[in-house]
Amino acid sequence: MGRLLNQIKEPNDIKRISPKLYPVLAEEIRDFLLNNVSQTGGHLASNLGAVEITMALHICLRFPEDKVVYDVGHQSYVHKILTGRKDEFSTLRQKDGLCGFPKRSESECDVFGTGHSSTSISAALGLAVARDLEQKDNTVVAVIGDGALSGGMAYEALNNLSILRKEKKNMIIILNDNKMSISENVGGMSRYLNDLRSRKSYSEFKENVESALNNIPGVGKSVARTLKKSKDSIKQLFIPGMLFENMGITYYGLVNGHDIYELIHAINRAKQHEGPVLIHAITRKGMGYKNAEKNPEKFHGIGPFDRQSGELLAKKTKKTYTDVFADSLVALAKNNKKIVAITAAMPSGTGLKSFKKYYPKRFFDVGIAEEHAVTFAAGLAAQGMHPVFAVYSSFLQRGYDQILHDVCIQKLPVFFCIDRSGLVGADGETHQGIFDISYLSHIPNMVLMAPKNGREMPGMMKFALEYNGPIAMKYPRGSVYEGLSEYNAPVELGKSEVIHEGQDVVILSVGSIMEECEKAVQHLQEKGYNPGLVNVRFIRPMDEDLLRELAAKYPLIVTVEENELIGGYGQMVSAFLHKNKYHNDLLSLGISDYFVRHATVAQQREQAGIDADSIVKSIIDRMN
Ligand SMILES: Cc1ncc(C[n+]2csc(CCOP(=O)(O)OP(=O)(O)O)c2C)c(N)n1
Ligand SMILES: CC(=O)[C@@H](O)[C@H](O)COP(=O)(O)O
Ligand SMILES: [Mg+2]
Repeated sequence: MGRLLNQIKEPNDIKRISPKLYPVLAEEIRDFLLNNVSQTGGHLASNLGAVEITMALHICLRFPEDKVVYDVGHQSYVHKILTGRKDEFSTLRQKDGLCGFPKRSESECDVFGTGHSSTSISAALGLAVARDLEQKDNTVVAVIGDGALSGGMAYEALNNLSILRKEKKNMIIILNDNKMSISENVGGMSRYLNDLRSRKSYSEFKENVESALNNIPGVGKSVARTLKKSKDSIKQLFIPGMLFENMGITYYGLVNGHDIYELIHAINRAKQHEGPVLIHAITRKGMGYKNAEKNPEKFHGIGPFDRQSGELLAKKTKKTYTDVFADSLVALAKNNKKIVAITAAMPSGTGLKSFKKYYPKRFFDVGIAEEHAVTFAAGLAAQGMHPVFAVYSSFLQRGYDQILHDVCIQKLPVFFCIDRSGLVGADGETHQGIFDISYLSHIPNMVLMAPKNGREMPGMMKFALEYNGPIAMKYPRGSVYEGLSEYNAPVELGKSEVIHEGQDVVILSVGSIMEECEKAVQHLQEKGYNPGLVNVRFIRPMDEDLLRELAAKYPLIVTVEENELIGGYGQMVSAFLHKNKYHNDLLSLGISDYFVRHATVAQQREQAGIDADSIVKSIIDRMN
């Protein structure tokens, strides 16, 4: 570890470093990040790009008294390093280790937990208003990226910031603009920022205009005076847009986001301002590590890699569920021109990059805007298109009302392809896809499917794209389960698939947790039991005919799902049995009313009791 970084053991220790050594410290921090993240994996490129911004905040502010909210929070590693957590970095994103996102329970310097995008300005405004109501005088800052600024909540918060302007109360937004979301940033705001970036800083520009006018003999001085006095001021005439200023937010730009001294100057100036200020800092994603600078998308979130070459240590050998989805969609779209694909800023993660390559006119990246994406899809569907919205399960939580109000009430044929459904591992609590059954299965008109393996997906997708109404397919992060590929009955609305007949107990397996259920069946057979196994396939509508048969045959029914038990499939089966006056014993396995912390998926399954061994144990306990 670097000599200077070694001196930073507690919050505010950075203030003891001599200013002339700040660039050296920045270098040491980058080296530390690279050493650690190359071993643990994590969100590297965004953190490398935010080193100077975070250092400047820690130099200008006091922690924990002052408050910084990091948007998404994937770029908060340097904040963690500077607030006494650097010695825990080898545990980053691992079970019981340091979280990859800010966390109130981890440090009093993490004032607000994040993970999902575009929340920082709202949260910071709340912190600022609370400060003012209590007549405190701490500084409040939101650090938001250009990608996160494409999300709807950010605009709602910018709109609401006018309350601070009225009261002449301070709040600072640092816009960390690197022209990148995970992929290249898109949309009108991104274009606006590009436009600002291509101009000189406002103050420099204003001074130039004023002095140029003053130098025009005769009329120049009076024009300059008139312009200065005019209500809308000189900037209205000469600076296009002025979006932030017109909303009552003072704009400080452009600031070189890798010049620590320039940043310190801007933050100290912003602290004195009466009202909200936005500092527009220009940064480079992956700064200081050539591999990441060249390919920021690859190094946005990366597994362990070789620092020298930038190559991943674990080579991908199997197809992922995402790959199968992407290939199938490309194939299905060839003969169906109505298919259009939508992503909310996740073209790589959802696999839609390949769709974009083949059908660029039918591909839409709407930015980090899940709510909009759903209603945009509804509009397309209302005009006869067949939109496919590929989205991570936890991010689709944002679009709940739009699914209900805009899609399902009107029974519009939107196909939701819900990736990262179930346990996701190292991203932890904010990113688990364990609520989708609960938030979709009670909405009238919604159809919800889950494939047991990769082989089943293309048939399900074909079915979905021929279905005339809202329909969703959920599938997990990671490699496909290749087992049971000989079972591939045609997909029929509301029909489950019986894998094995049995006698003592039947396991109803929802989606890819089949991998564990199939193993559990084998273990139970080895122990002399005779379990049945069913691939649920359709969570909604349920296969009620089959449920009646099962209830008549098996004394014990077991449901297994990678979903919160409350509102999950098990509860749906329970309600069915109760309503129809069946008295079978029912054992429902899933996540039991807690937020799942970062760990490996295998560890998370074990904790939830839905790995093969735990399933076997629970069943035997129950039968005894
Ligand atoms: C609601 C939501 N949708 C999508 C994401 C996935 N996501 C995480 S970071 C990111 C890009 C953020 O870009 P930016 O704010 O510019 O930060 P940078 O990584 O460039 O520093 C996206 C799309 C998310 N975290 N939350
Ligand atoms: C910070 C964030 O929200 C994303 O970067 C997310 O971590 C990506 O997850 P995957 O690695 O599953 O694509
Ligand atoms: Mg960015």
